[in-house]
Amino acid sequence: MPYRQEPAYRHGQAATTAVLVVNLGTPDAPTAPALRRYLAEFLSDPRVVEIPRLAWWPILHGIILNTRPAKSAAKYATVWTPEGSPLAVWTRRQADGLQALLSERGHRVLVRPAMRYGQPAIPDVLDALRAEGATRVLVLPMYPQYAAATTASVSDRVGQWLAGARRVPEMRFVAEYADDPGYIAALAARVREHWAQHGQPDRLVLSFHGVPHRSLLLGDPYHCQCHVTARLLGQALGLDKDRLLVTFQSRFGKARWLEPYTEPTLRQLAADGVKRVDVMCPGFVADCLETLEEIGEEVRDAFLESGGETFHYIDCLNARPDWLAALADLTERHLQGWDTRTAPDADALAAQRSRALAMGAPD
Ligand SMILES: C=CC1=C(C)c2cc3[nH]c(cc4nc(cc5[nH]c(cc1n2)c(C)c5CCC(=O)O)C(CCC(=O)O)=C4C)c(C)c3C=C
Ligand SMILES: [Fe+2]
Ligand SMILES: [Fe+2]
Repeated sequence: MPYRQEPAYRHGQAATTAVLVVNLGTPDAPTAPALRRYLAEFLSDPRVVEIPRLAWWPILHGIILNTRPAKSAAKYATVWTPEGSPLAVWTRRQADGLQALLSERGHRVLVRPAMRYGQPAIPDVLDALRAEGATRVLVLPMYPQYAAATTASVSDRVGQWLAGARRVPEMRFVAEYADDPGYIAALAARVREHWAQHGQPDRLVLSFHGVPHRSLLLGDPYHCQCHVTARLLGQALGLDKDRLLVTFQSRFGKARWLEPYTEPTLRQLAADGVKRVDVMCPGFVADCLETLEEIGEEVRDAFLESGGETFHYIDCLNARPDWLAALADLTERHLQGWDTRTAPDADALAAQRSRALAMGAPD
């Protein structure tokens, strides 16, 4: 098997550290062909749909990829911005913001956004980082709660790239940060700001993306980590347990997913006479189709249709300064032991190089 060409090796080259900020990915355009390409890549990932390929292939290629792209494209069209898909826009801003903060704090690191599906693809970004001299990579998935469908899938893609590398960088991977104090504090500040402006609701609903229920039985910590985040956020807000609900959204297919499901829960709350709900999605750190359209439009309509009076969607953390600071703190903790502060000293490098040459090392 051919391994990739590496940049020319230079003696005395200082280690260069990169941080890869990875999110799920999103289509290139809100059109059926773009959705078809995106969904084909996404839903072919065995981490996302864990059923035997022989059974899944006819369903995916015979049904889903013929029906879903047009419907999903119409939904994406309702949230698309002049700069592109919200998920892509926020992920770029988060990476740029993290780069700026780490530089301010004196770190020489290259921070780059990447997507698990679509563009900028993980292998392309890693290739570009190698070309810029990166020899150490910290992978930072934008998923505070670990799920095999998301976090492990990022690890798989990075692993495939590593398997083709001639010079493998030193690697670190952030697997989870559901209870990170900075993350919880930023979520709590987000809610408090909303309440300072709009008053408090009867219920605060924390809606997380669902996964098949089976994954909980198979030892995936996702369900528990969503509840950890919710409990810590509830404590930070000083909220009574009966005013805080955890639900799971975006069910895909007919199998049982994590419960309670968001939309039926909101319909039930309205039927029970709850007048105002605020919904927040702490598992998504960037607004995207699933928050803006599914919660902000579909679930809102369901609550109001069922007799609810007031529905507020509370935005994701996106590029809030306190969230970027929390990300910078988290990154700094994971970079410990990698010297990112010392600028490579040109004289020291030259001296090291001539010593190596004098000892007979090849140039
Ligand atoms: C936050 C974590 C996420 C988990 C866990 C997750 C699991 C998961 N998702 C699907 C199927 C779809 N998800 C879709 C969109 C989507 N999912 C996440 C995040 C998680 N998914 C995000 C951030 C987004 C939005 C992307 C965007 O472009 O804005 C979609 C595509 C949209 C659509 O056609 O409805 C699908 C499909 C499965 C099957 C799954 C777990 C097994
Ligand atoms: Fe999803
Ligand atoms: Fe959805």
